[in-house]
Amino acid sequence: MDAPRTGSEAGSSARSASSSEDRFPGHGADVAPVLEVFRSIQGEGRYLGQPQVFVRLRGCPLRCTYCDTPHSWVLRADQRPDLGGETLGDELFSSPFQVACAIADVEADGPPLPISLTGGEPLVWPGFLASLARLTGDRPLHLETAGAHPRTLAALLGLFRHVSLDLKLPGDLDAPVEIRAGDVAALGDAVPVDETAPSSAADWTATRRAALDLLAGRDACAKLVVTDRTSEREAFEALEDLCELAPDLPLFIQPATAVPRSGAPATDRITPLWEYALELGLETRVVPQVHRALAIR
Ligand SMILES: Nc1nc2[nH]cc(C(=O)O)c2c(=O)[nH]1
Ligand code: SF4
Ligand SMILES: [Mg+2]
Repeated sequence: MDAPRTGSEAGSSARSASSSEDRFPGHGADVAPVLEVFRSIQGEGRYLGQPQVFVRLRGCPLRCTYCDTPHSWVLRADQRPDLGGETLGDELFSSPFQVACAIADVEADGPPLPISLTGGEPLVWPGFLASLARLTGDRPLHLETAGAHPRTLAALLGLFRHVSLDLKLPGDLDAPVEIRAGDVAALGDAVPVDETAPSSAADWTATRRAALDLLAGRDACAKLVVTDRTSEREAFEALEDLCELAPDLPLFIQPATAVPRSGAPATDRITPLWEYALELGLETRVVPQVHRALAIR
């Protein structure tokens, strides 16, 4: 279990929360389209195996070919959140207070658990994250992110005890589709992030490097999902960026779980990657999604 946050860390959370409010003012700025709140075992990355509460937000501008949650991508007015157990919200958007109550519900009478914020891409809803952090107090917040919004990540970084950053490779992504206020009737007053996702290989390199720069020296990890078609050249470039900018982050090479559009990699696609990571001196693990192996959420 994580140690409680220190006073100064808690203080920096409060500061980040208010600076986020300044950037995302107005009614509705802190609601988010929650897909589900559930309790499970962390199945990826540095906290693998730890019991956590997961808060999955809808909305993602990326289109990873290996995505295992494509139902999280787009918003529709008729969607409703699964807030744990029998509880369904009655609107697409939930408030931070509703989600804090759902977290307590799924924990039942057990101890408070670290909260993993995932998606979709949770950074699409910065106002919600800042407000939820105020309601969860000293509870460790973990962020699962694609790292496509480094300016937003920088603004909110103080909220998170741990950040799990995907090293996205342009060859595994289709063109992004932004979520914009006004584009989707269902958005109402909700305010999505005002930072666009990278759309070219060069943009991705710069964006990935910016995110790694922010996470160096922090409680964070880097995940590299590998499919049957992942480009070795792109993967090597990402590993070189990690080595140069945040060499202290543990690297999790994650053989992709097969989905309709993309297959699991053969061993000979994985081996050169961990060999190169070791050559670069990175702390390296190869771990598939453990929650998939256990057939749990
Ligand atoms: N058990 C479990 N662990 C996870 N770690 C990261 C997840 C994600 O979807 O981001 C995830 C998830 O969906 N389930
Ligand atoms: S960033 Fe995550 S949710 Fe978005 S498309 Fe990629 S894998 Fe799916
Ligand atoms: Mg998942």
